[in-house]
Amino acid sequence: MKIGNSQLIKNIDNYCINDLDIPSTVLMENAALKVVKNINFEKFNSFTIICGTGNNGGDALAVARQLFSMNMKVDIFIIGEHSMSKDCLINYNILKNMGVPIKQIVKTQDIQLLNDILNKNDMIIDGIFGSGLARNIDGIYKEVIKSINKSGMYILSIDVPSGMLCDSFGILGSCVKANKTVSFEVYKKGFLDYESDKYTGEIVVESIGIPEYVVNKFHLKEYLVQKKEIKSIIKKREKYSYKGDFGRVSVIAGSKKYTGAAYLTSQGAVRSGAGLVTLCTEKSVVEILQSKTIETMIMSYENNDFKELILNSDSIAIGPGMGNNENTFNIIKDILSKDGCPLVLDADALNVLQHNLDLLKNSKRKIVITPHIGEMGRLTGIDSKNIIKNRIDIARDFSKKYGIIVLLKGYNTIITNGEEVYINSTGNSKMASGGMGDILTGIIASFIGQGYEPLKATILSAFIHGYVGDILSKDMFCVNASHIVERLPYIIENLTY
Ligand SMILES: NC(=O)C1=CN([C@@H]2O[C@H](COP(=O)(O)OP(=O)(O)OC[C@H]3O[C@@H](n4cnc5c(N)ncnc54)[C@H](OP(=O)(O)O)[C@@H]3O)[C@@H](O)[C@H]2O)[C@@H](O)CC1
Ligand SMILES: Nc1ncnc2c1ncn2[C@@H]1O[C@H](COP(=O)(O)OP(=O)(O)O)[C@@H](O)[C@H]1O
Ligand SMILES: [K+]
Repeated sequence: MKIGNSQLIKNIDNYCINDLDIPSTVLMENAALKVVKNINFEKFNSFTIICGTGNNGGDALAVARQLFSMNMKVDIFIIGEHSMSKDCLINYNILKNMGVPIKQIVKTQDIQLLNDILNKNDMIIDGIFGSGLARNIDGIYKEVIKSINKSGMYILSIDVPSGMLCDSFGILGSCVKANKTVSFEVYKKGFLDYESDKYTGEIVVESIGIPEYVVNKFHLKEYLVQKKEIKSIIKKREKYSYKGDFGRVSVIAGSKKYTGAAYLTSQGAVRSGAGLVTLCTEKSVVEILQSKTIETMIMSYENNDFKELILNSDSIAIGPGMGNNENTFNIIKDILSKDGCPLVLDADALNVLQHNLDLLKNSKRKIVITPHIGEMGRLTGIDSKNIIKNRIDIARDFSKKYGIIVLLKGYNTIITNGEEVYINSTGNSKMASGGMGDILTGIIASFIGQGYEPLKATILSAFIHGYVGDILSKDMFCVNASHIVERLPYIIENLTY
């Protein structure tokens, strides 16, 4: 699903109206009809409709007319004395001509009028501000929003909960706390934040009749990845396939202190369908790991066969639990400096490259890096707070600068190749536990090994990894890495239908 900000909305709007001659009231009517489509009339039959004076208010007035025409009970309020936008006024006049009463809330004393009604109707429809919110909310607007939120009634916000910014997450003084937000054309960038669902409730994005090529003309190639997109990427297995079709995946991971990281990375690859997985690790832990796994071949990277294995791999995952030391650096430097299959670099593979980023830039291989916020901070020298705030831009810039795919982990994991940005919609805080990222690294290498193009493999892996966590977390207080490993193949199978 496409993500966009208020500038994108303005550009699309202007193009439709000025270049295509689509009357703006047509778009407004489409918007209103899509809001009505999202109302469950088995539960809701009476509506308090609260309108601003811009086009968001215009949408709300058109919704009111549609509901009135369906013989629903509507109580309509306009907030403030600001002059109405052209299309808001058109819809206001139609309602007046139809004899539908509209009350105005201007002063504090008028609020009582609204409070008396709020609890009598089944639903509040919030059309005070949309993408045109420009400054801090105060005065009567703030008081009305307070009343709406205090009412405890079901609230549906049109386009954006009034008070929330579209461009990046922010509340301008006060904000409606909706149960559902019916937004138009694009998923607003402001919805991506950790805190935003407290205000948006469930988000539905509806098309309002703007041709796709018009959206594409202005869109910055930022997407939210959902199940629908994943189902179109993931392929069923052909009847005649054999293990050689699903890739030789090598995992270079682990050390005396971190055998678990090596185990989990390799299991991520095995359980997501890699044909043949070889785990290369420190000599001293080969035996321990051999006793733990069945499907994975295990060797030491000090072995003579190691170089040949690297040459014959279809993808390589490197880093988890290797230790931030010279030995790790030398292995990675050697692999980066030779041409060959794609690499997935995580954890210590990233830590040792901190001051040697040119190795990334100069490598001829396709590279995916999978830092969490802390690792990204070390790679870029930017503090964690700023990374969290500007995750999209920082990940995209880094990706572009070094010519690699970046997967920045955390809430709403970001995946970018420097041009396109994909935001993952799955995963949750119950997954915040040791070893979780190691599995993801193994899954990415596995899908690359199975022949998926690296960007697609990374998008697919992030979604699946979080999706398994989401399903498990319905019944579990916390989800551990071994639970994910166990459920992986079953849930991937479900996604292929
Ligand atoms: N192309 C599309 O996708 C389509 C979009 N559509 C809809 O249009 C919506 C955007 O409409 P919009 O641009 O008119 O802005 P909107 O949010 O109604 O607010 C502007 C008004 O609020 C005022 N105002 C601002 N801040 C304020 C404050 N703090 N306190 C007080 N007042 C404040 C501002 O005043 P001004 O700054 O002009 O003085 C102005 O009067 C969009 O969200 C969607 O619902 C559909 O119709 C179909 C096509
Ligand atoms: N709050 C959260 N929401 C969504 N996903 C999360 C959340 N917390 C952790 N995760 C996921 O769990 C994994 C943790 O990875 P990482 O930090 O590398 O852990 P480790 O180093 O222990 O393996 C990442 O894939 C991350 O996206
Ligand atoms: K709104």
